[in-house]
Amino acid sequence: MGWNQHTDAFLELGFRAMVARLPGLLTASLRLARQADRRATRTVIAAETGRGAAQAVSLLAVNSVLGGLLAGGPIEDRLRGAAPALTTVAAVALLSALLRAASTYAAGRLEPKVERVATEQYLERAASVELSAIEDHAFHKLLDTAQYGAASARRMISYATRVVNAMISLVAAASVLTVLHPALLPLLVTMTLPSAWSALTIARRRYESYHAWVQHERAARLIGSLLIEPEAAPEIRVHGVGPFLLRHYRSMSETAEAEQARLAGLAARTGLIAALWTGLATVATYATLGALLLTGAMALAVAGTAVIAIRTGSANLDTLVVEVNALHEEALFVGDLQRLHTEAANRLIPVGGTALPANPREIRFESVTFTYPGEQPQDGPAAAAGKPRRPALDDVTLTIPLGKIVALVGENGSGKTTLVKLLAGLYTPDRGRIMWDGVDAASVDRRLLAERMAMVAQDFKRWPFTARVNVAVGRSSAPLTEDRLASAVREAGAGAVVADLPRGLNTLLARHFSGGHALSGGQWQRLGIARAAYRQGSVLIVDEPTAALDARAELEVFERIRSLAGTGQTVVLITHRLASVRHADLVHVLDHGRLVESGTPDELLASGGVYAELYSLQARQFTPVAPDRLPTPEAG
Ligand SMILES: Nc1ncnc2c1ncn2[C@@H]1O[C@H](COP(=O)(O)OP(=O)(O)OP(=O)(O)O)[C@@H](O)[C@H]1O
Repeated sequence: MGWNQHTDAFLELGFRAMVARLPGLLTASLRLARQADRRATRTVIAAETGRGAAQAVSLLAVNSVLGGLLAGGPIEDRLRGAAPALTTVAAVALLSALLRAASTYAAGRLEPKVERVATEQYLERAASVELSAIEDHAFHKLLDTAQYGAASARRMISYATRVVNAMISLVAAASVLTVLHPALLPLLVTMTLPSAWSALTIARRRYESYHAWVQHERAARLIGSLLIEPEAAPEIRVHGVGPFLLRHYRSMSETAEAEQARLAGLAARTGLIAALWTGLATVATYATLGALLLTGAMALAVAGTAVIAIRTGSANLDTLVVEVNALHEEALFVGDLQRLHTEAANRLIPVGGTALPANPREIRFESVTFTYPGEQPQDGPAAAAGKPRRPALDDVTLTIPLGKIVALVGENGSGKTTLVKLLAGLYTPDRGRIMWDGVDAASVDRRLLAERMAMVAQDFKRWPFTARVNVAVGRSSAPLTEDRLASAVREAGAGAVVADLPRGLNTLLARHFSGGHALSGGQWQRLGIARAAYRQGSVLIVDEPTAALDARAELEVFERIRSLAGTGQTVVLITHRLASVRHADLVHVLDHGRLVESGTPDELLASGGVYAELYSLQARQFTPVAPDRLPTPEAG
């Protein structure tokens, strides 16, 4: 379908690199935890450290119990001698249980907060980058992968606590073993290394595969959602698109299943090799212990403690490996979140800048050129000819006098929408300047620029909220006032639309929710215009405001737009309905990204250029005479 390719190069993630990254990622999750809840973080760390230390004390006490029991003398004396150590074991077990309860409680409080903080950071970054970043597929892929980072950050907390606990317990067991006999420690490590290697290798493969296949997954999810979304439902039924989409869904799922099977096969092989290695190391460990006993190099009581320490130590090591592995897997996704933060920081909408003139006379585009970012064409004649991407606006110089109605006219794809997006500061020119009198818009504080704008875009957002919110969201930073709301609805001619709603302005405009109501395209358009009117920006951009309106409503909307200009508001109007343009003060005609004509509607009609040609083409549709008998525009 065009986007089901997954040709990303596999990430370079060596075993050593993974281990080297771990401390940094651990620190990052600790930082996040502290941001979320400092006190709970401290409790978890203290409790887990305490539990590890308790285990060391417990092992030493067990050693002392065994020593007492296996010493010479009557059994009552030996039992009496071991009693204090036994009491210590019991006390430490109780303390350990209390610490575990404290840690569980604090971690339970901490985890949802960590997820919330990470999610907020993610969403905040997504909302504060330039539009071009959101439209960039590479950045979008990062947004896609990083969305799992917040849940991973939450899970990292419990893995990290278990890692800390296992590490401290392991150090305790290893120290006891080293004291008992220096040869026992390396054997313990050899026993556990294979499972560490296997777990980390499997995790690395899963992560690499995830990254290589994320685009594929996105596409499969998109197909799934298309099949259930109400907007696509009529076409799916009338054009019979369902089986076509299902076929693609199945083929994409089957390709993904093959990848899962490949991973499972590799995991089974790696696990088998690791098990073999562990078995050999275990035999070697117990054989060494036996040899030490036989040669008399180790007493029986010490050997008993050694067996307990080896079992505890290897259990700790196994836990450590499993938890480090899980932590590492989650950390990789948290790493994506961090990469998003770094990348987003480079693409943030700049903050600060100069102010705009208070009452400028005109906005002037000076030799503005803009090309949409993106890949060069990869196939087709354009690529064969080595053609670079065509600018959407090419060396455009024009003036928008403020307080007037300025219309932008031109065929599809001629650059009209792009021009108004540059005007609104959504993109910045690659070359040239946009001057507000003597001030270059590129140096202006972007928030101040946005303050002056009100926009009804071609595909303006139909928010799934109430009608009231749909209008007032035009200026959500200001407190909502009924007066302002009522006058915006009136100005946009949306009064009848609101009056027809079952609960007036409080009607929920989300059909898929209970109590939700559906509006027609034209009714939505009036609400969109009401939103822009509510904003009260000094420059009103309207992109195809009447596309979904009937003839009467169209006339009415243009009347209202004209009256807005009468109040001093500048109107920049994009429309294909040239009859509606005749009231504009100035018309700019674009063609393939270039400005080809400018003037008043009458001047342009008289000049017989592109505007006049488009105008007569439209006029002919309403003339009852045969097209070949129609007068040319030059002839009047
Ligand atoms: N977000 C985008 N990313 C890449 N290219 C784009 C994007 N938006 C528009 N273009 C390209 O820029 C060119 C100009 O598009 P623009 O939307 O400005 O034209 P328009 O005159 O408003 O067209 P229409 O009358 O159909 O609305 C087109 O070739 C289009 O394919």
